[in-house]
Amino acid sequence: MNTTLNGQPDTPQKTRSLHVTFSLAKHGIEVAEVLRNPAPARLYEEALAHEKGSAISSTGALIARSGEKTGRSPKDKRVAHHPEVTDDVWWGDVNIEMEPDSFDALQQQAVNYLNTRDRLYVIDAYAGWDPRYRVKVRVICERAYHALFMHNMLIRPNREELADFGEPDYTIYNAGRLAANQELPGVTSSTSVSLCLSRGEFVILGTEYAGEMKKGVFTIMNYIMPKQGVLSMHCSANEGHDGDVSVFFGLSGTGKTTLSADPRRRLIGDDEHCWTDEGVFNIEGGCYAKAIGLDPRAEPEIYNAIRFGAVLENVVYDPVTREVDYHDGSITENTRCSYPIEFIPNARLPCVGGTPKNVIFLTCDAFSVLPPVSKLTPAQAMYHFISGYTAKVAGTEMGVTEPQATFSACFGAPFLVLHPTHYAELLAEKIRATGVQVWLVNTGWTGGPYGEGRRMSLAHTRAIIDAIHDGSLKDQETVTDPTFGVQVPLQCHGVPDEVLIPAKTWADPAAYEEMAQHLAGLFHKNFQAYADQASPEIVAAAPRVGEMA
Ligand SMILES: Nc1ncnc2c1ncn2[C@@H]1O[C@H](COP(=O)(O)OP(=O)(O)OP(=O)(O)O)[C@@H](O)[C@H]1O
Ligand SMILES: O=C([O-])CC(=O)C(=O)O
Ligand SMILES: [Ca+2]
Ligand SMILES: [Mn+2]
Repeated sequence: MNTTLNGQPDTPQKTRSLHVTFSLAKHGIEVAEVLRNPAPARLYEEALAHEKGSAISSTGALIARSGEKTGRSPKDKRVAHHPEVTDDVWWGDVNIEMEPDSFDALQQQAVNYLNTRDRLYVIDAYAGWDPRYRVKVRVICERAYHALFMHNMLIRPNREELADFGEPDYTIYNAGRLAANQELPGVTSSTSVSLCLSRGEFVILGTEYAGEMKKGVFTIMNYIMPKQGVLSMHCSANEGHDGDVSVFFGLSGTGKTTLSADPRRRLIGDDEHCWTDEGVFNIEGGCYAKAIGLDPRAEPEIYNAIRFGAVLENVVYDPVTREVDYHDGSITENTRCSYPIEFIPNARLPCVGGTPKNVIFLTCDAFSVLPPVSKLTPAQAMYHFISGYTAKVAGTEMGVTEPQATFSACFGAPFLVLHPTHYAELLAEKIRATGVQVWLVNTGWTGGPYGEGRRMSLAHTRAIIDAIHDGSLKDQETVTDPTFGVQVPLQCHGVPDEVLIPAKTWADPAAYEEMAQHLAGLFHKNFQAYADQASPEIVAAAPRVGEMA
């Protein structure tokens, strides 16, 4: 076992001498008890004693409730507009500007509130497995559940690293139980997730959804990595026996976590990575899997990771047996589980890998139009990366209850800080330099749109991924999709031929045609915002509208 992964001292004695007294005076916080990097067992005890709705599941996971907010709140995210960041930030719907005075007031509100608590938790840990790019993150929070979540999601320092930690580069103030002061300019609801890039501070008010914290760290990486020529990516990554790396880009719910947990490959990470001159590294120390409908036969690695130390969020369980009903979405569709990456049996530790051999764009197409797998030219890859098409499925963002078409630049617009073209240019360079093959994989609907067809079988998608990895798909004969222009393999081991061609899965070919044109139109409309910055080759890689073959 890699010692850097095990930040917990071996004996209670050592725990006491290292962790009990810890000063947050530098943050303006003085409370009676500050527990720094407590052991998971201690955090269980704390959660059970102090947090309503906590329980231990039959498999040993800590069950927690996040309260009213059970998904991220992207509309309540703000970025402090300091002059030094003016030219860097992609201002608009994703990075909504906030006056620095408002940010300061929110931070003060959070600090004042944290000061009223009897006891706080601090997690000091790292983001980024490559030592050249590692950043120090401090989480200050009121809830033991949040502390255990970030213990799982960040990279755990060993004892020496913790002793030498010093001052953090970034600090998260989580006062999620307190409503944000809506009187402040720029605060438009009781929820506020705000970021000060210049000072490296992140303030959470009015939401206890834990995912905000991990995506806050990702947002920071999306700011600082491209400035160093490193591409930060909303993707999962894994590695084959001969060291071949695949990255799987995709918006929430498209299959990053599900498909990267693969018994034949070592898991590098499930959600956030960076691509450097040497290869890829995971930003995180853990995974955050969707738990809804989790089936031990279909996803055994994830199912078996739900044990002591894991945090199960917003699941429903039997009050007698403490068995979790993974099919019950009555609290939220976005039930989640976080666990340290080493809970996946074939995790790649440290979580780094070489230069990717395959890049896979995952999309969950609710229109049932995109082929289950296709090959993209470099120009098509750029077009699809900038477009970032998927259907948002219920759950991860508040207010989304049924699939809706969405375009999210770089398959992760909510987390971008710079204009999408910066990330796209970095990816284009990588594709040019490495000749990596880019694939588009539709994990969404087949046989008709949402409501008529059904979700692509996971077994078929896994067979497609296997065929990408064993090299067999690359050499298959292909046909050009008449609308999207992408190369569609005619055969794939483990997938019926007719499933590979979406038009053939529809009862009514004319209805398919119409839907394909509809989606192509949506692509065009969305791309207008980027057309003036894209090369003629990329513009020409757009789907065809009107003049059908
Ligand atoms: N064909 C399929 N391919 C992939 N996932 C599928 C498929 N069919 C159903 N699913 C389900 O879709 C969900 C995919 O979610 P997953 O956790 O992998 O999303 P993600 O891309 O990691 O999103 P996030 O960024 O929110 O973590 C899982 O619940 C999985 O069981
Ligand atoms: O952030 C979350 O809550 C989960 C996630 O990975 C995403 O939405 O991409
Ligand atoms: Ca995931
Ligand atoms: Mn994600």
